[in-house]
Amino acid sequence: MTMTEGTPRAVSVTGAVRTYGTVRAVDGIDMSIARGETVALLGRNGAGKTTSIGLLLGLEEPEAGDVRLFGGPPRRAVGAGRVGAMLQEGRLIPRVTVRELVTFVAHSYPRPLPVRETLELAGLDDVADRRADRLSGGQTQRVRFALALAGNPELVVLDEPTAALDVEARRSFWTSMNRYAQRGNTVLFSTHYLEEADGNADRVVVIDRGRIVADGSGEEVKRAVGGNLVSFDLAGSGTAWLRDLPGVLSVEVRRDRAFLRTTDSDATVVALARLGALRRLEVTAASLEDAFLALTAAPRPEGATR
Ligand SMILES: Nc1ncnc2c1ncn2[C@@H]1O[C@H](COP(=O)(O)OP(=O)(O)OP(=O)(O)O)[C@@H](O)[C@H]1O
Repeated sequence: MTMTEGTPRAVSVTGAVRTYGTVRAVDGIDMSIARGETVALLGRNGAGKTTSIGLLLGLEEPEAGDVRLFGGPPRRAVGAGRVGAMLQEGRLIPRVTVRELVTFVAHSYPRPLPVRETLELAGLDDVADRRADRLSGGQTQRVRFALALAGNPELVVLDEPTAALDVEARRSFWTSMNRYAQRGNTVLFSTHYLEEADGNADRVVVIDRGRIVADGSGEEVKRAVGGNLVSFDLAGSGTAWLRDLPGVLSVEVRRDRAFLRTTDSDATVVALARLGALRRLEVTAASLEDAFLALTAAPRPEGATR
């Protein structure tokens, strides 16, 4: 038996489908996450992130396809305390302290983390004896994160953990998350913040309309849609010819300036030089934001239902 056969992946999803009426919320996704990996599931509102997470945790059954956590059905892994989740819904129990709440949840698991360690990991030492229902938004999210960690899971799944947090609260949340990941654990988090995906994950999976449209490192995702952006002033010349330049994937014109996304900026620039189109010419790396927009704004292929 090889090493890979002996240690199943933390997450393995193949061809998963979930529809709601006519909406194909998850439309045949494949996703594989190795142990110890931190993966961002990046998509706009309604892209299918929450539905994917529901399938992954066994909260919903896929209509087609297969979902495995550590080589078995999700419910088995969840029941064994190997998976912690932080979902979007769910209020904290009122009138108990943070420490009491974490202790209570920890006791429901077979092999919990020591409460002290959970509080420290989640950055809650300062507020451990405060009432859990009287905390700031950022502190509340950290409590919810602590509850996800309480059972000492190998995998945590976080559905938009930083939605509605300010910059400072987000930063401190990611510090806690990274601390947990660095212990060799596996993390899947969803977000629609590109910087968060790029800055906190080993791999970025971009989902759009229930399908995975890109999967790789931040760098790879950028490259997949054209690594560079070449821009220059049109100075009144038309724009029809721009699409035919070598390497060019897309053209955008703002005021009198052309922005060309290109897979080969050298070839694009040489061609522009030949045509004398060099006014205020600039070559910049496409941002992940550019890549994301290009990926999720692409028209559906012929015959697609949505
Ligand atoms: N229970 C449901 N009943 C009907 N439609 C649903 C249900 N849950 C999700 N949908 C639809 O499925 C699609 C995917 O929704 P989902 O919540 O998975 O997206 P999301 O990427 O998590 O979005 P958000 O960032 O807003 O949470 C959307 O069109 C949504 O309206």
